[in-house]
Amino acid sequence: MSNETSQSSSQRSADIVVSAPGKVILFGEHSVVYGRLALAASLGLRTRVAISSINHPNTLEIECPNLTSKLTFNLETLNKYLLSPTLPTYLAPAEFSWESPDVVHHETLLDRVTEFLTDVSISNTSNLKPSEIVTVKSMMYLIAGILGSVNVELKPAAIVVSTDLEIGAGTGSSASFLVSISAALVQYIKLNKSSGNISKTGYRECNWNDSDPKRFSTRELDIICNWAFCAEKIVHGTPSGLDNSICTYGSIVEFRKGLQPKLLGIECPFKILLINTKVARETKALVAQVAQRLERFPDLVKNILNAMEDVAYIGLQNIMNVSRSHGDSKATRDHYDTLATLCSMNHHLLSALGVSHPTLDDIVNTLTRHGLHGKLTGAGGGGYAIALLPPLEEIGRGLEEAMNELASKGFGVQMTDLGGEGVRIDSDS
Ligand SMILES: Nc1ncnc2c1ncn2[C@@H]1O[C@H](COP(=O)(O)OP(=O)(O)OP(=O)(O)O)[C@@H](O)[C@H]1O
Ligand SMILES: C[C@@](O)(CCO)CC(=O)[O-]
Repeated sequence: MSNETSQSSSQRSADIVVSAPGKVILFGEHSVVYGRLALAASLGLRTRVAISSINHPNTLEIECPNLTSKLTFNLETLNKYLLSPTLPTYLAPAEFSWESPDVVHHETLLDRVTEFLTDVSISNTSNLKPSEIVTVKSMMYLIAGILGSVNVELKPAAIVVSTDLEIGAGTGSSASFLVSISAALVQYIKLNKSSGNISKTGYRECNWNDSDPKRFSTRELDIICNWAFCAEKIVHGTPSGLDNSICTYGSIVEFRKGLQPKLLGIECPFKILLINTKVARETKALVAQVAQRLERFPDLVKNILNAMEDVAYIGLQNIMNVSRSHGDSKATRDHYDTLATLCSMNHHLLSALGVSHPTLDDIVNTLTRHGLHGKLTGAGGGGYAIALLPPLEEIGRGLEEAMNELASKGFGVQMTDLGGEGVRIDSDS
């Protein structure tokens, strides 16, 4: 499988390096899946994907932080089973180009990838844990989907993923990973074919004029975001599209399922505490659990979802008002108080949906005892909680005491800023 003569990833200089941020959801996790408003922000913690050409003929190597060992695939076989066959699409291939991933027949492409991994590359993947299989499947899905209809040959390469994020803890590790993989593949196409029609014969013409090798255009960001959304279905089941949007575009985003995400273009004046319960959980299972609760108590759960919409809406107004108050400290403090109260309310509504956890409730109660407010973030069930911190000049002893108490209980505690750059090209080739 892996070869002894090849360089290790740390020795090699990469041809392509891209990175995408993680995210925190301020208001609206779960309710966003049912069309309610959500507000999320990017984090300074990022996932990086490097693609390097390697001397080992006919080989694709994959390294990811959650894979116990490097995986090696035969490129000829990958070409035969995943890249050469016509992509399954709802429209005729002549009407499809890689710019419209929503036209791809998701389940059929996923079946093709699963078959490739289980029947063809069995020696590679037979011992993988379920979460590792999800990683490899979603990555192969993106390779097949993005490279399948374009006239760019995948040459022997190593794809190496690294991340600052805790995987599977509510800070968007999966979206950050999938956005980075999509972006690395888009950059691969750009560097190998910078202008003209990039579609293979038989697909809709797709012209690319003088693409900038140093940055992603809006058109490219949309392609990255849409492909990452398709692959998120493999990880999340029924994603709302919030996570892949925030990890692509960065900043603070107002989001409603089915609509274009709205970048608020403001800086959040408040820092947050990220508090890690260190309890493992899986977004897909938690989303399915909420769906069951909705089915069992439809009217009751709809009322909770509507209350969450109100929380997110008032939260949005207050965040916007802080940025309009131009440093007026009294106004900023008032908006902070409202946002902090909304955080607690959102946590208790999420708890009523059944997605909290004793450790998350313990964190929220500890924060409250020290005059702070917090909530779970992401899918819940463990993972991270956040606390919105008061304006810096008003942070008192309560914060230090809360941080000490949370740390003494074994939770991970970290202060961070919100907002910031979305997916970007980090290499200068
Ligand atoms: N850096 C990474 N490398 C490889 N696979 C990853 C990486 N990050 C996430 N994954 C895949 O995503 C899965 C975790 O997704 P999940 O949605 O449960 O967590 P999350 O994205 O951190 O949480 P949330 O969706 O609540 O923000 C992992 O089990 C793994 O399969
Ligand atoms: C729980 C959820 O709302 C957020 C997960 O980060 C799921 C989603 O929006 O797809």
